[in-house]
Amino acid sequence: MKNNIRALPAIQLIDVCKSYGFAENKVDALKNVNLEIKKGEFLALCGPSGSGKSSLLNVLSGIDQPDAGITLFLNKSLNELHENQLSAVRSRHLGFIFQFFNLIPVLSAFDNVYYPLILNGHFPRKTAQELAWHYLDSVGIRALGDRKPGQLSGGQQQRVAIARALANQPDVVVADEPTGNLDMATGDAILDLLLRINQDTGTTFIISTHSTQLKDRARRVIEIEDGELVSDSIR
Ligand SMILES: Nc1ncnc2c1ncn2[C@@H]1O[C@H](COP(=O)(O)OP(=O)(O)OP(=O)(O)O)[C@@H](O)[C@H]1O
Repeated sequence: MKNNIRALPAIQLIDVCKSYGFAENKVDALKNVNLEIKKGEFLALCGPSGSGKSSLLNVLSGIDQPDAGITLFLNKSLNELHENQLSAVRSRHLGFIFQFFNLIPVLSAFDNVYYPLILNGHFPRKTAQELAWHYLDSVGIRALGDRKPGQLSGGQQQRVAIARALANQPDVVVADEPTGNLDMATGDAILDLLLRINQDTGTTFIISTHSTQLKDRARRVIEIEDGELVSDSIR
């Protein structure tokens, strides 16, 4: 990875606030959050349950709009965009990995990676096929490409989900508790894989987690408590 690429901001949040509910039911999930994430970073977002991790991931990836403040993604403001424009930004630039994998059960592992590429419309069929096999290969699961998710272990399903997130060649991968549903050894193997991909490709990773392994190995760790960023350490 080129060092000068790392210096460029992938995402900037300026005084971002996000609340849910009204009056006595109002919850301030993000309180004046300021954050800059550079290209190529591998960032763990940690904090207790209900501290605002998912709210932060949703805002920085354009799934949700903040109530106040500015969200810049690759130096462009997301604030003024309509849902279809946000959706276009997400499908072109972002990959998502979830705790419960979110694979389509009736499709094979290969089709779970291949069909989103076709639906996004960014690649012709032949290229999409090649990309799907390439990324299944790179996560070590090419030989299981014909199996449906129900015929795969949790770790294997997460590898398919990682291949799906990467196949679109996103600038940023956002992962919400990617090892949260895996045993420790499998979680470690998935973490090895994410770190290797980050190292090899320079893809930016932003990962919310309760996992101490992930926290120990991420190069940047941000702690959030009660909607506020309370620490930010880079090794
Ligand atoms: N759609 C919603 N409606 C109302 N309140 C919400 C909504 N989403 C989140 N909240 C509240 O906002 C606060 C932050 O929630 P968030 O899901 O961002 O936390 P989290 O750190 O991701 O939690 P967890 O680790 O349990 O997933 C919590 O008090 C939560 O109850």
